Amino acid sequence: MSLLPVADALERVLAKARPLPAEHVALNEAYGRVLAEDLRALRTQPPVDVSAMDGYAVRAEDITTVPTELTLIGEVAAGRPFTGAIEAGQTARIFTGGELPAGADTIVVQEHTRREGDKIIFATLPQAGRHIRKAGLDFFDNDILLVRSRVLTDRDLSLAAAMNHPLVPVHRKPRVAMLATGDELVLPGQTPGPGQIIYSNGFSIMAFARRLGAEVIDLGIVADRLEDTVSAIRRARDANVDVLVTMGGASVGDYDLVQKALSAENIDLSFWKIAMRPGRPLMHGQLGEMQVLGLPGNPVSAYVCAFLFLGPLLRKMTGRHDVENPTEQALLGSDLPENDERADYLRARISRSVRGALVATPFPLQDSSMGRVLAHADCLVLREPLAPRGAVGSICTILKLPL
Ligand SMILES: Nc1nc2c(c(=O)[nH]1)N[C@H]1C(S)=C(S)[C@@H](COP(=O)(O)OP(=O)(O)OC[C@H]3O[C@@H](n4cnc5c(N)ncnc54)[C@H](O)[C@@H]3O)O[C@H]1N2
Ligand code: MOO
Repeated sequence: MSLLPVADALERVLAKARPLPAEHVALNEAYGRVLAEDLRALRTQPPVDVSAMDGYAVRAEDITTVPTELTLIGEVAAGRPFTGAIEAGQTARIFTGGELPAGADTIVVQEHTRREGDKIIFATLPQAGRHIRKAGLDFFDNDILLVRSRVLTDRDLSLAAAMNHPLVPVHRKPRVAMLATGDELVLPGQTPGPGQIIYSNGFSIMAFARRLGAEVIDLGIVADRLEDTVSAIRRARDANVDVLVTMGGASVGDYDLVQKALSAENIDLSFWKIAMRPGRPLMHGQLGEMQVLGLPGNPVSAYVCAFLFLGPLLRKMTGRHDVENPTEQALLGSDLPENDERADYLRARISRSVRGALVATPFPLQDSSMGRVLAHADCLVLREPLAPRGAVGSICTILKLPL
């Protein structure tokens, strides 16, 4: 039986996923969240014409020869507007951000002036309109400045604040439960007994999910017992998570119980086993409202599957447009043999050729247990099913791994 192609599997994973509803969060909580609505300015910025320099507000027509002397009639500072108007022969002291007084049309920087009592002497001819920030220079009331689906950057938060939004509408965070299975697993820092190894998978995948905006619930490690696996799945459902990610127990061994446990809970399985390496035993299904992604236990397989399937799923749920992983082209840094019927995602290092081109060099060992190779890789080289032999210097497709 031919295995499900990666693209079809991804389509099934994304089929029922929808952007989660909006919630309003304070600006200090909004970094990295995804805007759920277009954001309009609630005011004009600057709201009035203001000075861009410390100096004097003048009528340009009053200074046509130098030196010219004008009478100082007041002072304007940011937050302290001047109530009067500048008449012929008059000037007002003004500071950066101060509101341009009525009658004035130009700012002269203080370095070009001298003060004698209430007289200001202007030593250079001003350029009419100089050093004034016009009302609305940055934006006008009702302008849409941040659009729906945008991942809010640090700069966006200041812009939203300037637009006078204390709160912004963002998609709710997906709630993701992580469950590891395996009698052999003990936490880092413990001393493994005979046959035991250190649990590692969850750390990368939980960080990956959080980085994509998920709220993660760590269900820990369950032993390879059907009842324990079933009760952990129930805990995920009781916690109303949007996605349950399991790790391990996905294959066909006697202790691979995840699918049995999910079936006992009546999962609507959309697939199990796909045409990729690493990650063939990946499974996906729907359990009530909860999506379930069953990752294989091998550390590299688990991460590569999370990168290729959980990543797009979370991006879709958080309302982003850039759901699928972007691919790029690079030059192959080593020869590759022809590929079999499974898409291959080779762990590789990126470098630059002398001409500046991107070069991706796959690691010579690609075993799906090798966490070191995965951590030292910065991209995956995609080998399509049945790809012919690839020679050094030929073009290949890469997917960059998150930093
Ligand atoms: N007869 C077959 N055997 C296997 C097949 C197959 O098609 N037929 N597929 C192989 C492939 S491909 C993979 S991938 C693995 C996946 O197996 P499981 O998902 O059942 O994973 P486990 O057996 O539970 O574990 C595999 C391996 O990874 C270690 N592991 C598991 N969880 C963790 C964790 N959280 N942290 C660190 N390491 C973990 C575990 O100790 C095993 O060494 O199946 C192949 N077999
Ligand atoms: O597909 Mo498994 O993930 O090759 O080791």
